[in-house]
Parts: sequence; structure tokens; C-alpha cells
Amino acid sequence: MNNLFPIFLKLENLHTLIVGGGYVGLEKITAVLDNSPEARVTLVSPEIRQEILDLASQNSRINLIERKFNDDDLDEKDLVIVATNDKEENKRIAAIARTRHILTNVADTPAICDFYLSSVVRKGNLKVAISTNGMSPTFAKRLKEVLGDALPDNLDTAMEQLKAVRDMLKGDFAHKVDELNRITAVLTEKKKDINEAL
Ligand SMILES: C[C@@]1(CC(=O)O)C2=NC(=C\c3[nH]c(c(CCC(=O)O)c3CC(=O)O)Cc3[nH]c(c(CC(=O)O)c3CCC(=O)O)/C=C3\N/C(=C\2)[C@@H](CCC(=O)O)[C@]3(C)CC(=O)O)/[C@H]1CCC(=O)O
Ligand SMILES: NC(=O)c1ccc[n+]([C@@H]2O[C@H](COP(=O)([O-])OP(=O)(O)OC[C@H]3O[C@@H](n4cnc5c(N)ncnc54)[C@H](O)[C@@H]3O)[C@@H](O)[C@H]2O)c1
Repeated sequence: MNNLFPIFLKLENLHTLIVGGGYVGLEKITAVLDNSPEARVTLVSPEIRQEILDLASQNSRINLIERKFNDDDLDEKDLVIVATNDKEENKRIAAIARTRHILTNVADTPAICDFYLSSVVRKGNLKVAISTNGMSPTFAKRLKEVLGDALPDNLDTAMEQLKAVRDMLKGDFAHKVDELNRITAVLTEKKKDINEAL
């Protein structure tokens, strides 16, 4: 049973702290920026991988601090991703973040994470996030590849057409919902192609 509640964050409106500039720090900052290129990110770490230095040199919204974490780094942060190679320090940082009500991800200890990153399938405006409840990130990565291949590339056209209909529909909310449901009912018919349907 997966009890995680999925949400899609506007990271450009939030300030994210990443602690640790090694391989995992790089993986996480890459995931953040691939999805949210305007995200505001501070990364603190005594050693920072060259790839992260390169990212920061091209993006003024990334702030790098080359030293060990200290508690003040949590000031004015909304999210924290903790990814040092010191498990005890990771736990300590997560505990402080919790007292300050900052949502925290601890890369090496799922049990104390408030949220997990997901595998992401992207097709234009469509984004599908996959979670295996922490069971197998590799499975999530493979399923992303399968779904990416299976979904047609021109879904944006269908979504644009539906948005146009949505913007055009007059009447109360219930009427709009009924109309949109009627127009798209055909999509749930077995094996119907989305663009063929619209
Ligand atoms: C989805 C993705 C998003 C991202 O990171 O952007 C992600 N991990 C990815 C890849 C990946 N991570 C790992 C491998 C090696 C093979 C393997 O272990 O399978 C691979 C595969 C690879 O790199 O090929 C190792 C690993 N991961 C975690 C631990 C700790 C532990 O489990 O104890 C360890 C062991 C470390 C060790 O052994 O030392 C923990 C987490 N990793 C999560 C997310 C969260 C659960 C997501 C879910 O519910 O599925 C969670 C719980 C917390 C979090 O990190 O948020 C990204 C897919 C990228 C893509 O889509 O291409
Ligand atoms: N969640 C995941 O997807 C995932 C995947 C692989 C590994 N892991 C785990 O994540 C952890 C980190 O792995 P890595 O490969 O990035 O290690 P790494 O050695 O490449 O990097 C660790 C980084 O943390 C920094 N650091 C150490 N102490 C610090 C402190 N007090 N404050 C700030 N920065 C500090 C180091 O300078 C270094 O840059 C490991 O415990 C590993 O098991 C998680």
C-alpha cells in the first residue's frame, strides 16, 4: 500500500536547500532543474562536484556555499534535500529541519523523509510522476522509459484542443464538467487513440 500524497510543486516560488555536493547531490539538483529550471536552490557542501559548479556558473538562481552545513542554512528554506555521505549528520540535519517544519528528503534514509523524488515522464505539458513507495527506484526508472515510449508525442495538441473547449464553455461549473466528461468519454473506450478521439 502506497500512502504517499502526490503534489506538483512550483519550485520557482520556493527556496530549496541541498546539503551535499557529491554524486547524489548532483542527481538531486539535476532532477530539480530538469523539472523546474527557474527553481531557487542553495547547495552547501565542503566539496562540490565539477558538474554542479558548471550548473551554477550558468544559473544565477543557484547559490553554492563551500563549507559544511550549519543550522543557519535552514533559514528561509521551504524544502531540504539532505545528501551527505555521513548518515548520522544527515539524521541530525533532518531532525533540526523537522523542528522548523521544513519538508525534508534524506537520500540515504527513506524512513525519515517527508517526501520522495519521483521518476518523471514528460510529454509537453503532460507530466506523469511515478513512485514505487521507495521499493525500487530502478523499477520507477524503467517504467518511466516504458511509459515514455508508449505515450504519443502529440498529446499537447489534444490538451490544447480540450483547453480551448474548456475556455469556450459557458454556464455553471456542473455543466462544464458534464460537457468535458461527455466529449472525452470516448477516450476510455478500449484502445482508442487520444488524437483520433478528439
Ligand atoms: C526516482 C528517483 C528520482 C530522483 O532521484 O530524481 C529516485 N531514485 C532514483 C534513482 C536511483 N536511486 C538509487 C538507484 C540505484 C539502484 C536501486 O537502488 O534501485 C537508482 C537507479 C539509477 O540511478 O539508475 C539508489 C537509492 N535510492 C534511494 C536509496 C536509499 C534507500 O532505498 O535506502 C538508494 C540506495 C543507496 C545505496 O544503496 O547506497 C532512495 C530513494 N530514491 C528515490 C528516488 C526515492 C524513492 C522513489 C520511488 O518511490 O521509487 C527515495 C526513497 C528517496 C529519494 O531519493 O527521494 C531516481 C530515478 C531516476 C530516473 O527516473 O531516471
Ligand atoms: N536516494 C538516492 O537516490 C541515493 C542514491 C545513491 C546513494 N544514496 C546515498 O546518498 C549518500 C551520499 O552519496 P554520494 O554518492 O553523493 O556521496 P559523495 O561522497 O559523492 O558525496 C557526499 C558529499 O557530501 C558532502 N558532505 C559531507 N559532510 C557534509 C556536511 N556536514 N555538510 C555538507 N556537505 C557534506 C561532501 O563534501 C560530498 O560532497 C550516501 O549515503 C548514499 O548511500 C542515495
